[in-house]
Amino acid sequence: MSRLTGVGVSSGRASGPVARVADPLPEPSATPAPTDPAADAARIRPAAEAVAERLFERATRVEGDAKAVLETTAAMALDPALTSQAEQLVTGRSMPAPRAVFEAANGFAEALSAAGGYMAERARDVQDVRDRIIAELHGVTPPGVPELAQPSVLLARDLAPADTADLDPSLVLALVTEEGGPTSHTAILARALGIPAVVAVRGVLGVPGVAGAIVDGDSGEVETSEEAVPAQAAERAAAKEWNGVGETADGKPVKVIANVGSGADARAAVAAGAQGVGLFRTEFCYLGASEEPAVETQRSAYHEVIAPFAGKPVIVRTLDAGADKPLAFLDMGVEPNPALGVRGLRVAFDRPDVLERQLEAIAAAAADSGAEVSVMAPMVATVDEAAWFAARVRAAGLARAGVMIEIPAAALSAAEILGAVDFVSIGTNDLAQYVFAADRQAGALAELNDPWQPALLRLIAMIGRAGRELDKPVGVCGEAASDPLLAGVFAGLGVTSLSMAAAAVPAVGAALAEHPLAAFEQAAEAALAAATPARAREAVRTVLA
Ligand SMILES: C=C(OP(=O)(O)O)C(=O)O
Ligand SMILES: [Mg+2]
Repeated sequence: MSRLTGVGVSSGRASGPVARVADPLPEPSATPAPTDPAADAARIRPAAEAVAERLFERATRVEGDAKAVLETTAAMALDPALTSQAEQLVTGRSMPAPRAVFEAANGFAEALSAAGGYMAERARDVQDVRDRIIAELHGVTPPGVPELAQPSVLLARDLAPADTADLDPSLVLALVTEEGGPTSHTAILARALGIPAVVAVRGVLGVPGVAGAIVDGDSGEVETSEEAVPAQAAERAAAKEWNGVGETADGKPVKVIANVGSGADARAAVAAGAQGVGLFRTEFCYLGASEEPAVETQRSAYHEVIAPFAGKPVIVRTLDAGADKPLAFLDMGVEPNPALGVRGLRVAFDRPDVLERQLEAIAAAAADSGAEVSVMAPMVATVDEAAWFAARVRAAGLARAGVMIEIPAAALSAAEILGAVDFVSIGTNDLAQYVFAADRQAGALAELNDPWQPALLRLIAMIGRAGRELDKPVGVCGEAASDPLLAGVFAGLGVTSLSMAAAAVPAVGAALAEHPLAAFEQAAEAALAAATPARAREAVRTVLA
C-alpha cells in the first residue's frame, strides 16, 4: 500500500483495478545508418498513412469532440511537412527512418512549445503522432490507452487528446497522472466525463506492482495497492442536461462561451453548444511565420473562426507574443526573465504598427460576419495601458474593447481599468502564475497553480466587485472556468461569462443551472474564507449540497 498526493482536478472518489497507459517508446537510435537510405525513407509515408487511417477509422465510430480530436490528429500524421522533412533526414543525413521521424517531429513540437499557452498544448499532439509513426515503423503496438476489458483506474504519465478521445466513460473509473497540471487535457477530459482525477502525482509511476488504486479527486490523494481493488465508481450525479442557455437556476445570466484557436475549434465549440467565443487566441495565425502574415492572410484566418458565430459574441484577443511565445518576425531579442519580459500588449508599445495591422484584419473579418466582435489585449498591467489599447481599437472602427486581467497589478486596479474599457476577462492561468510566482508550465509547482487557491479567489472577488459596481462584464477565460464546481463560485463572485475548452461547455452550463445566484454567492463566501484549496472545495460542496 502506498499513499501519494497530487492535485485533485476532478471531484469524486473511486477505486478499482489499475490499467497502465503505455509510455512512449524509447528514443530511437541514430545508428546504424541505413544500408539503403532511399528504401528506408520510402517506409515513412506509408507508416504515417497507416497511422492516419487507423485514427480516421476510430473517428468514424464516435461523434462530436472525440471525432474532431481524432481527425485533427490523423491530419497531423499526414502533414507533408513532417513526412518530407523526415525523408530528407534519412536520405540527406543517413538517419534510420524512426530516428528521422523523431527528429523532424521534435522540431515541430519545440516550435509549438516555445509558442506557449494553447500552442504548447498542441506539442503533445505532435509527440503523440510521432510515437505512433515510430511504433508503426518498428511494427509494435503504439503507446496509449490499452483496450479495457473491465472498469479500471487509468494510470498514465500524461494523456494526449488522441489517447482519450474515444475512451468509453463507462469503463474508466478515474484518471491518475504523474505529470500534467490543473490546466492539462486530463483535467478537462475528466471533468467532461464526470470522473475523479488527480494529476501531478509525483512518483506514482515508480511504485512497483500496482494492481489497484483508490483515488480521491477532492483531496488529491491516491492510494495504490499490490492487491486487486474492487471496482467502485464515483457517485455520479445523474447526467445533467443543459438547455444551452447560460444562466443560474433563478435566471441570472452567466454566458457559457468557448476558448478557440482555429476554425476547427470554432466548429467544435458550436457543436458543444457554446454561446459564443470568450477567447480567440490569434497566435496560431503567426506561428512559425518568418514574416508577419499579410493583413489579408490574417483576415481570412480570423474569419474562419468568427463566421460560425453569427449573431453571437466573439472576443478576439490580439497577439500574445514575446517571452515564452517568441515569434521570429518580431525579433525581440533574448530576455533574462522571459515571463516578466516584453510579452503580450507590451510588444505593441514597441511595434504599434503590428497591432494596427492586426486590428485592421480583425475589423475586416468582423465586418461581414454577423458576429458581435470585441477585441481584448493580453498582459495589461495599468489603466494607462488599457486606455491606450482601447483608443487604438476604437480608431480601427471596432466597437468594443476589453483587456485581460492576468497581472496582479491589473486585478488591484480593476475598477480604474474597467472605467477605461468595455469589459475585462480574467486569465486565471497567468494570474495564478504571477500571484504565486510559480511557472504555470512547471509540473512541480502545480499545487500553487491550483485555481482553488483562496488567494487567487480573493483577487478574483475584487475584480467581480468592481464589475458589479460599474455594471460592466467580467469574464473568466483561463482553464479554471472549465471546472463546473468553480464555475458557480465565479458566478457568486460577480463573473458574468465563463470561457473554456469546448468539451467542458455542457457540464459547466448544467452546473450553473442547478442553483440560484444567492447559493453561489454563499458558496463563494465560503471559498474565500477557506485556508487551503482543499478546504475551499469542501466548503463549496457543503454549501451547494
Ligand atoms: C487565458 C489565458 O491566456 P493564455 O493561457 O493564452 O496565456 C490565461 O492566462 O489564463
Ligand atoms: Mg495568459
